[in-house]
Amino acid sequence: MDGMMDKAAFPAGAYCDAVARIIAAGQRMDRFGWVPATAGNISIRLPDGTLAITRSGGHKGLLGPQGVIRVDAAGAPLLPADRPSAETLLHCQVYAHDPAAGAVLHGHSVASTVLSMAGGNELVLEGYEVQKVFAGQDTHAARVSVPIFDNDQDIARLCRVVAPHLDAMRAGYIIRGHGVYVWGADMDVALARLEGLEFLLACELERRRMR
Ligand SMILES: CSCCC(=O)C(=O)COP(=O)(O)O
Ligand SMILES: [Zn+2]
Repeated sequence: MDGMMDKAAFPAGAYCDAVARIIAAGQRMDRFGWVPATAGNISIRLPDGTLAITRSGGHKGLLGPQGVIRVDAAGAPLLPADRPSAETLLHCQVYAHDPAAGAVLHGHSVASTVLSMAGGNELVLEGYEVQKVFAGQDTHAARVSVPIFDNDQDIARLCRVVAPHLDAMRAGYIIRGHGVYVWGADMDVALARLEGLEFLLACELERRRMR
């Protein structure tokens, strides 16, 4: 890690702390089965505005320090030979849109994959106590809409589709047949939101099975 840290740019230990948090987040997501095979990606915004983000193609539950690299705010790797997540631009988009965002998580759960393939352009969550984990939700009676966007291998194009909806999002979004994007002020908040959203998606899936 030493060679990757620009010690002049931020407080001592900030990069190492971000790497440790990303590794721990990957392990936690893996325990829930949300990052099968090489799925998912994880990032943290560093004090100088660059990002620590997972390298493309690794198992996110088995990350070591070398599995995390730095990119600039536009997604370009600081070390040109590094290959960041194929979905880096979606992370950059969240940070550019929300100055308060400090961590972004992307996972491929069964529930998000299956529910988003059932049709429709949103999932509406209503009546669940756990929805209070999302910003601005004070009651289970509120209605939380989670937008669903069609999957696209052209991530820049996908960013343009997502962009107009970011302001209204309370709980992140789902890419159809693919997975969820969630963020928060720091990794703990982002993980709590991801866990809350995945719990609610699992409930929705279970309710549809019961019908
Ligand atoms: C086998 S998962 C396909 C790629 C993907 O959707 C993903 O989340 C992981 O891509 P990355 O480049 O971040 O490893
Ligand atoms: Zn993905």
